[in-house]
Amino acid sequence: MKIDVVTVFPEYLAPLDLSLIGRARERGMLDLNVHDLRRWTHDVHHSVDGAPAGGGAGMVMKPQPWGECFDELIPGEAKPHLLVTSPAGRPFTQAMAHDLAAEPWLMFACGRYEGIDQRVVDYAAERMEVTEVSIGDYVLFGGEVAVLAIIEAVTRLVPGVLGNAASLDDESHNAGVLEAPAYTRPAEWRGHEIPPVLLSGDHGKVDRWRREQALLRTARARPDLLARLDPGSLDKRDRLL
Ligand SMILES: N#Cc1c(-c2ccc3cc[nH]c3c2)n[nH]c1N
Repeated sequence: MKIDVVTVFPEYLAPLDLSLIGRARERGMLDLNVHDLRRWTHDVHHSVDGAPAGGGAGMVMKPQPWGECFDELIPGEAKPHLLVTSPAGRPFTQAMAHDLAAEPWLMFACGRYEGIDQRVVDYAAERMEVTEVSIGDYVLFGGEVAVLAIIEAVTRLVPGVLGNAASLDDESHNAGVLEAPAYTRPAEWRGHEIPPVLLSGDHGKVDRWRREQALLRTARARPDLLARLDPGSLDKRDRLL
């Protein structure tokens, strides 16, 4: 998978050099590059913003650097799926992460200030798939933190990036429910014990207990997810919970 990130704060993306994503880059599983948008400015101040048309507070990222950036990074027929992070974007979900993990080339545009001139999005949409995406209903200073979250959620689904693929099996939001609580030794810690069933060695009981706990946890924390569950995915015992 090829990923390009365009930002005025490349140092914000330094965590992409670390841990499993860093290892996947070193092993050639991810062709991930971070680009400083100021590379495509030509004034002495390397300015990337301008006053909002129509007035108002703050500044808007001007279109020229983005256009020249696209010209250089997308020179040929092959086009990336451009993801523009924005509070006004489509909610990012695990399902979207799976879809994006199957794509050959993603490009992320990190906005700052009051956002990117809308004509950048409209111009890009004439040439490639563009999705405006949000990681939640709150407002950040810019798009970089959202891009880090999305890249982590997507790349961990790319075959080979997450060492033990089994870790993907029962995680939250995969089967529409949250994952069961996790424990490790010691068996007792500060008066709190590991639930005995987890030490029973009875894998059938452990699986049933984890399923029950996942449903109870989902009912408590995310009843909206339960409402969306396909009734066919619930067995008789589940319905009794
Ligand atoms: N994604 C996302 C975002 C943002 C965001 C994204 C880009 C910019 C550019 C200026 N301010 C921004 C906030 N805030 N909250 C989210 N869920």
